[in-house]
Amino acid sequence: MRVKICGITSVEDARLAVDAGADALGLVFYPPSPRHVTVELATEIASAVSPFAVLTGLFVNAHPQEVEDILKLVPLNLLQFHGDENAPYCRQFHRPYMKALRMKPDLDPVEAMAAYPDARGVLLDAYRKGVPGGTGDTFDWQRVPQGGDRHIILAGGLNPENVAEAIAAAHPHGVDVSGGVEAAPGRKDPQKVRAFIDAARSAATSGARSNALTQGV
Ligand SMILES: O=C(O)c1ccccc1NCC(=O)[C@H](O)[C@H](O)COP(=O)(O)O
Repeated sequence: MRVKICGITSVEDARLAVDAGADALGLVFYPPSPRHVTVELATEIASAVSPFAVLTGLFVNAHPQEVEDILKLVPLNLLQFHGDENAPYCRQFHRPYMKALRMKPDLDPVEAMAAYPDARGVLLDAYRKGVPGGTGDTFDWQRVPQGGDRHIILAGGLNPENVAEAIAAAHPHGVDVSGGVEAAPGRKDPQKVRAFIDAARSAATSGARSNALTQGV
């Protein structure tokens, strides 16, 4: 089970998340967010963390030049587009990308994911009108498509208490969390970060074990 801790705003929180076992960190380049980071801070965070941590830059309907400018200065491994960006927009940067899809009640996730065939992953997040992300809301995990070959990352209102249930219901490739591991907006709580990662990994291991028992392995 892969874990991404999103909304990192300090070197301290970045190190905490990686030391606790996070695979990826999210840096929010969206000024209205309380978790927004400047290029200077993002560069500092990038220099401080393990080269094996996937540094993800998150954008919401940004002007392409803004993304290009940030890419020149911050060594991002992955781009995450969290607005209404279409596939030609997402691929123009020639970098691996994830597309966030907000699970509006009438959205067909299979159809929506098909519009981004070259996305490395698709992040399914809760929908709240007018708020592009970091809502702290959950959605119905039964809506997560099963059995396909896409890397689905589950997000939206996850926390140390509900992540095991979410994984058991949705069987995602990975989970993403922001508000559920914070002490205050933009500041991570060390205990919650560790508890979240431990709970996600245990849930995945016990899910795999019970599958093996069911199949008589
Ligand atoms: O975190 C933000 O402030 C944010 C603002 C605008 C767009 C996206 C944002 N976060 C994106 C994430 O990847 C979050 O982890 C995801 O939306 C889940 O957030 P939460 O429900 O708080 O765990």
